[in-house]
Amino acid sequence: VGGPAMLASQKDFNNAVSQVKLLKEDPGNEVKLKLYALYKQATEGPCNVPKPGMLDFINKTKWDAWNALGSLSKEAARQNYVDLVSRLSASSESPSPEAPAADRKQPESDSLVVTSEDGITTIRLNRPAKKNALTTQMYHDIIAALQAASKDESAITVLTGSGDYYCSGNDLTNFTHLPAGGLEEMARSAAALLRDFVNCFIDFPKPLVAVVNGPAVGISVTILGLFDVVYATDRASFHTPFSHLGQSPEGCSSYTFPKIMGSSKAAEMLLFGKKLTAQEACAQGLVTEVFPDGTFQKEVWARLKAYSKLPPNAMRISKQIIRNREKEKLHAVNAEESSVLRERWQSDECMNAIASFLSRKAKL
Ligand SMILES: CCCCCC/C=C/C(=O)SCCNC(=O)CCNC(=O)[C@H](O)C(C)(C)COP(=O)(O)OP(=O)(O)OC[C@H]1O[C@@H](n2cnc3c(N)ncnc32)[C@H](O)[C@@H]1OP(=O)(O)O
Repeated sequence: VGGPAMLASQKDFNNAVSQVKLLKEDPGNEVKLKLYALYKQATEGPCNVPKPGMLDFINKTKWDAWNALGSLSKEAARQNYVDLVSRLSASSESPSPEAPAADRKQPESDSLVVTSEDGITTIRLNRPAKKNALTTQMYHDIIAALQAASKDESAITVLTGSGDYYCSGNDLTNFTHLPAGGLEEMARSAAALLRDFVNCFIDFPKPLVAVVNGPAVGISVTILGLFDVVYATDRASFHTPFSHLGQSPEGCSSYTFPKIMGSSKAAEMLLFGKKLTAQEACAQGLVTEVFPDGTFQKEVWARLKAYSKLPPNAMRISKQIIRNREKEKLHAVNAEESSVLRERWQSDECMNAIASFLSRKAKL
């Protein structure tokens, strides 16, 4: 429908170049590399310089990124650059419909940003350089944020991420800080924290919405079964690589996933670590709706703003009716999953997988 799409003008491009310098959050090396490559392609066209030597790591990485754009036209590169900068600005700016202004006490660490505006409390994972991996402090801060949100004035609560990832799951370095009691004590306290964390999602009384702004891994995927609505960009993917990590499912996914998508689809994800695209996750019922990445933030926040004007008590009561009869079961599942993981974390399979990631041999 309609004529050819309008590509970004030179002026839009120049504005985007200036805007990059004003970003409040470091978008991380991967995104910076992408910006570099698109900039070169937009200004000089396809890569036309000799490949740097093997030992010139930085220039070789930059060259590879530029060269990977192949014969992409200057105009298309300019458009992609403008789109990328606009996404980065949308997730780092405030106030805007995408990022409600802060008017409440912030958590201890700036890895989590909690804001409340227009009837929506937004809990934003904010470690883009580490793909929003969850540190122990962040689990505590999310618990506190959910407890506060359950009592605040807002009608809806949202969990989302900063930068190009939604969340890369548990920060694997959490397992390297061994307490005085050693591995056993570490596993005991991690299992207790996991249980408290997941309980907060099971008990959360208001509509809880995940705005999945990019790929999601591990526990950030499993707890989606405890959300009321999940909106995802078409750039998102959903990955639960527990067997690869010598671990087992959490977030009540051993119960919610088979219920949502059927036992064999759930097994493919939870046993074999099959990664789903956003469209596949939507077809399986894990995701409510998928949006094109270019309009994701605008569309989703406009919709949530409209929903937040609905009578809050009616929404709470409807959620209670939908969820209450499941709560006891979910608490039991959470307790069992946490206790199984306590053992798993002390296994050689798990230790070896984490050591491999930390020594850079393994990536998902
Ligand atoms: C209280 C405890 C409760 C525990 C509950 C149980 C939870 C289980 C899970 O969540 S299991 C899932 C764990 N997550 C992972 O295994 C993901 C590991 N990460 C990766 O495989 C990759 O980083 C990636 C695929 C997510 C992204 O790859 P890529 O795009 O190539 O980026 P980088 O790898 O360069 O990542 C950038 C930067 O971030 C660091 N990082 C990413 N994810 C994690 C992570 N989960 N833990 C720790 N660090 C992570 C990565 O090391 C890079 O850091 P650097 O720039 O090198 O310092």
